[in-house]
Amino acid sequence: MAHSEVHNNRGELRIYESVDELGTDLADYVAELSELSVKERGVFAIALSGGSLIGLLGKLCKAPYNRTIDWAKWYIFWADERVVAKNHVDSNYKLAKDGLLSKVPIVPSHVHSINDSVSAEAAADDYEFDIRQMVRTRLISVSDISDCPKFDLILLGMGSDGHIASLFPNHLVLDEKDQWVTYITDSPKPPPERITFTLPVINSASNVALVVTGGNKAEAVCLAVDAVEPDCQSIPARMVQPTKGKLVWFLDRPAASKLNNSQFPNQG
Ligand SMILES: O=C(O)[C@H](O)[C@@H](O)[C@H](O)[C@H](O)COP(=O)(O)O
Repeated sequence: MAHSEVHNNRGELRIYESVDELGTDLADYVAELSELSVKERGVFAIALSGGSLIGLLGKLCKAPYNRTIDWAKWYIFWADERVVAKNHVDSNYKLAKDGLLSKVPIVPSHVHSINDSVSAEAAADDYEFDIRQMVRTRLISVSDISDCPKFDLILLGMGSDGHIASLFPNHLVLDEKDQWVTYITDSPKPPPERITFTLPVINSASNVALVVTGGNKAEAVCLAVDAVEPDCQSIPARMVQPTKGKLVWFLDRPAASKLNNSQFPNQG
C-alpha cells in the first residue's frame, strides 16, 4: 500500500496517494476493528457521521468485506444527525442507508437513528436516553474513567473550518461536559438544526478515525495536527483527543499537503 504513516501526539497519520487507496485501507481498518470487538465483546458499536465519509466507506459493501464482516453483530449510531425527516435528502441516516446499510445484512433493529418527529432538543434527549439503555446492557461499553459510553469506533469527517460531527468552531457546545448528546439550531453549515455527540463522548471511544480528503481541508488539517499553540476552540478537530483510545487520521495527499513534510519520511 503506497502510503506514509507516522505516529505523533495527535494520533496516527495515514496519508494516501489516492482516495481509492484510502478507501481500501479504511475498509480494512473498520473490518479489523469489527473483528476484534466481536471477538472481545460479542458486538461492534460504531458511530457514523455524514458528508463524504459514507462514500469513502463504499468498499465495505463489496467483496470480501460484504461476506467476511459479521454484520449481524453491528450496532449503528450517528455521531451527528441533521434534524430532518429520515427520507429527507439532508438526512445522515438516509445517506448511510442508501450508501451502506441497505447493501449489507445489518439487523434493522440494530440501527439507532434519531427521532425525526420532535424538536432538536427533544431528539438529542431521546438519543441520549437510547444510548443510556445500550450502555446499561453493555451493547455499548462504558468508559472506566467516566460514565461515558465507549464506542468501539467513531468515524468522523472534518469540514474545511475544522468542524467535526456538528461541533463547529467557537460554538458553546464545545464546552458541554455533562450531556452525551446535545443539539444546535444555528449550524453554519445547513441544515441549521442538528444533534451531536459531545466531546467527552467522542474522546471516550476506543477508536476514533478522522477521514479527510481534498485540498480545501489542508489548512484545517495543518492547524488540527501541527499547530504549536493552537486556538482549539477555533479548530474543533484539534479537540479530538481520545483519553485512552486510539486516534487515526486518514488523509489523501491534498488534505495533508500543508503538514510539515519532514514528519513523513517513509513511503510504505
Ligand atoms: O452532518 C454533517 O454535516 C457531517 O457529519 C459533518 O461533520 C461532515 O462530516 C463534515 O462536514 C465533512 O463533510 P465532507 O466530508 O462532506 O466535507
